[in-house]
Amino acid sequence: MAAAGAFSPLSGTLLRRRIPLHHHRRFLSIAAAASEAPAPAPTPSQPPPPPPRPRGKGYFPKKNEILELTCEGLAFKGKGVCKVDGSSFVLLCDGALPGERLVARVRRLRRGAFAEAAKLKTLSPHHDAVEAPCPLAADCGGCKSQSLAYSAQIHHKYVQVRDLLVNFGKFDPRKLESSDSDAILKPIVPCDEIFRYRNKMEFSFGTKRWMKREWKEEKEEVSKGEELETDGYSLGLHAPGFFDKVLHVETCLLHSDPADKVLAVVQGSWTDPALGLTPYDVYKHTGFLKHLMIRTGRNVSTGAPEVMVNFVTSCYKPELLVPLVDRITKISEVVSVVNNVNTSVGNTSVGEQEYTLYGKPTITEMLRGLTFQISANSFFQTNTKQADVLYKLIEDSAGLKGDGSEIVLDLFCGTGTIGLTLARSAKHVYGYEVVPEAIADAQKNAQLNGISNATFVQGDLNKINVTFGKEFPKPDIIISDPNRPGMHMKLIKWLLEVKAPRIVYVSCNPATCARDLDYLCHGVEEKGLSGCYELKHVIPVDMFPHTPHIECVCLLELC
Ligand SMILES: C[S@@+](CC[C@H](N)C(=O)[O-])C[C@H]1O[C@@H](n2cnc3c(N)ncnc32)[C@H](O)[C@@H]1O
Repeated sequence: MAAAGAFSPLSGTLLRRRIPLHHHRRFLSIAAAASEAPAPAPTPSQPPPPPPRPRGKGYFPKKNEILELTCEGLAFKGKGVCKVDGSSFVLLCDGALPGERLVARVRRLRRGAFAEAAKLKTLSPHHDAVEAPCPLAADCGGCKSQSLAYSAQIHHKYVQVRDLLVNFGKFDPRKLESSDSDAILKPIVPCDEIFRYRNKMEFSFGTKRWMKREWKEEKEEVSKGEELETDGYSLGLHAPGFFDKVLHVETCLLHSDPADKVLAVVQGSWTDPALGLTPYDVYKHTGFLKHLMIRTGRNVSTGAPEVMVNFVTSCYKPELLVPLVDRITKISEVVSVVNNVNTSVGNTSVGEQEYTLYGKPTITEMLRGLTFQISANSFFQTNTKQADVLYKLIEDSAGLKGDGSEIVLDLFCGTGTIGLTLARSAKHVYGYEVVPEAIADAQKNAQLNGISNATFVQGDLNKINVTFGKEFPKPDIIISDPNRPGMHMKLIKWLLEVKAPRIVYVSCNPATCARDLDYLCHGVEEKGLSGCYELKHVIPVDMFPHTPHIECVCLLELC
């Protein structure tokens, strides 16, 4: 049926795989809603538009067709939602920004429901377009919207959340956006620092340098959108969608200044033939250097930045790393150099063995007044400063009485950061998480901060059974912070049965967030489940400027 291939421009393809077929009907309505959005008015500087080719309602593009498009919005993964004049057919285009007129080639047709297109050139930019400070912004995949003014970036993120809550979550738009202070959807919380906000970057070593044909030829004409590899080793970021193509990166505006110094020193040294260092070849499985991970934390006594450098290599030959270690440890902020040895053919940076080559094996960071120890492979929120803002919003939403009488359940607790910040005002916190190493870190973090009223349990929340909930008292407040696929139906069912007075749902995917809020508030007809929560507020938070990611803090109260 057509709905199976229906496209939600706002959610992208992730949900299509994860959501049962009956949900796709709802996506159709989102696509329809997006297609009704008026085309932005042309700016005075735009050239006169070419005469429109007649494209009726039933218009479908052909593969490889070159089209002129207008971008009307952003889909969840930052792809531009584009249309041909006179048609409501959606073409998703990487790198297209709202309001932009562009030329694109149709790359793939998705069951006639939508198409994917490759941007070839801009005809006229959006009036919110700015010059991207990073010359690689359009190509490295990390900062898809760097060339959109920050105010416009957060506006489009807000619009995405609103549209998903209305069209997919079935919430009344008047209640969401009422002018009163009780409007459910609150203004998006922007990031104060839109560059240098990441505390962790992972670069890869490559046997060749990847570049776009258009860079090589330096032609004005429309490029074919093809990529080229040129001779010369590379150290940088993977070209979007490619495990084997590395875009050489000399400097990155997202990580800290000291981290950038480390990158520069490594870039300036590692290809020196005298060092005998080779990048790992992902096809031949030869070579030594796989990844360079740089993490920045803070000395909890002085507040000064401290940097950990992690070399991921295919075997243990520490003598080969000595010259690099000598050079990077001249940077005063570097307090830890470790070596993860990963002998597998896969692309992961987690080693089977980890060795400390210099300084200490962990660095520290502070969040909401607590200290956290971070090792090379432990999870920690990537934007520390904005995580502090996010956690404050979670604490405020949880609204603990502060008299130490309440039970908090922290679902998808990771290394326990949210639960530990709440433990100070709770009777007891119970955290659940699937990754055993994260549970071990959560326990360590509790100890480090002298918190004894927190219990962390390893378990898969997609596989809960009737025994779940028997090992802890009925929670007064549930925090649920799942990763992008959102909550499993088993967990939704359990939440609707246990009926905790308050749920704070923290989401990194507004599409699955809208779906799960709909289930909790309006029920799941197909499963015979009735909703029993009222949505009190949704606060979108921008944690990652220039990227498509959006975080939301949602408060639900039992009806
Ligand atoms: C978005 S992170 C939240 C981490 C933590 N709340 C924090 O703020 O740092 C989601 C967490 O859910 C965990 N997770 C993913 N699937 C899970 C599952 N099926 N059962 C339990 N935990 C899961 C992940 O390992 C990850 O730590």
